[in-house]
Amino acid sequence: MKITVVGAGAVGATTADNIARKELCEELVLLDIKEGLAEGKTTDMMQTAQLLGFDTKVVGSTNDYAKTKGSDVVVITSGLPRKPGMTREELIGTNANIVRGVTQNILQHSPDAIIVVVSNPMDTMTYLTMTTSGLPQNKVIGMGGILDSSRFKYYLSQALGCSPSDLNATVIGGHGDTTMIPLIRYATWNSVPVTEYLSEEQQKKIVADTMVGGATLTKLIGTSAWYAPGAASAALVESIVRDEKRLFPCCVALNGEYGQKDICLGVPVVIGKGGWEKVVDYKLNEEEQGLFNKSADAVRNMNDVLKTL
Ligand SMILES: NC(=O)C1=CN([C@@H]2O[C@H](COP(=O)(O)OP(=O)(O)OC[C@H]3O[C@@H](n4cnc5c(N)ncnc54)[C@H](O)[C@@H]3O)[C@@H](O)[C@H]2O)C=CC1
Ligand SMILES: O=C([O-])CC(=O)C(=O)O
Repeated sequence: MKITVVGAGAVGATTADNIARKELCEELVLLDIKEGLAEGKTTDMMQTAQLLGFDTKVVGSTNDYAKTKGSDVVVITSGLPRKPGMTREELIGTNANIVRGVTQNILQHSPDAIIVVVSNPMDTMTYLTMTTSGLPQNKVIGMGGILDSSRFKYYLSQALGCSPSDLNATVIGGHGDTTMIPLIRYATWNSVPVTEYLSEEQQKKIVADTMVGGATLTKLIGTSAWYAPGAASAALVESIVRDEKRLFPCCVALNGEYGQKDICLGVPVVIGKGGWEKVVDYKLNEEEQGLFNKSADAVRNMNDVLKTL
């Protein structure tokens, strides 16, 4: 098994670090356009191998795609992160060109790879990759909902005073401050709906905090987050390479599911060795479906911007 992570910045390096520690592959390549960055970070990682007890060979590359040859899974994290006050959508002008170029380079050396898209605005970058790569749709997966759901569980655990591990909670829709949909009606604390224990006001706050979870961290840090994004990306890769069939909310091509088509948007999917293997229907109520349709409209508007770049 061989995995490549493109972009050796905060998210890419953290993703690679998690993949190495979990020993998800024999060889892991970290590639960046910035001279020496990936080589430096991978050497630093390899110097933790005996301390942490992993065996994965981690290799750095300055834009040399020959080193990525034969990758089974490729995670794209290259591109600008937002700064405080910005939306993810504002990154489209720069990141679309980066993601398009990276995808072409990757496919020259790994035509059968499964591609995980992380760069923002993630829903539109996934759509771009899906429409330009020529890959089967199941091999293009955007990562956003796993992270957003983890944040949702964090805020729920804070309000309930419980372990996030005892929670089940999912965020679907777009990976944007106004487009994500935390499904509080379906959230459970060891199978009991959390709505049994939380006031309406608490529920609204948890949903609102989850939606701006990324923006809140960006304001605090000065750039966007990386620990949870890296852990979420590695969890997605793990389900692919170990064929775990985890049910994760991911951004995938919809062909009528959830009432949408010609779009990539976050829905619950089974993740295994074939990529995303099937969409699971959560049977949204009218209000949730209305939010999903609004989210799709906003993402579709961003996808249309691609034609102007
Ligand atoms: N989908 C999600 O849930 C999340 C997405 N993100 C997004 O991930 C992206 C990366 O974020 P960070 O790692 O914090 O940024 P960063 O600035 O730390 O790293 C980005 C890296 O990409 C590299 N890069 C730029 N153009 C490249 C190219 N053509 N080829 C190879 N490498 C190239 C840069 O040299 C830099 O090292 C951003 O777009 C950010 O918004 C971040 C967190 C979560
Ligand atoms: O907030 C951002 O720009 C980065 C991101 O997507 C996240 O952390 O959810």
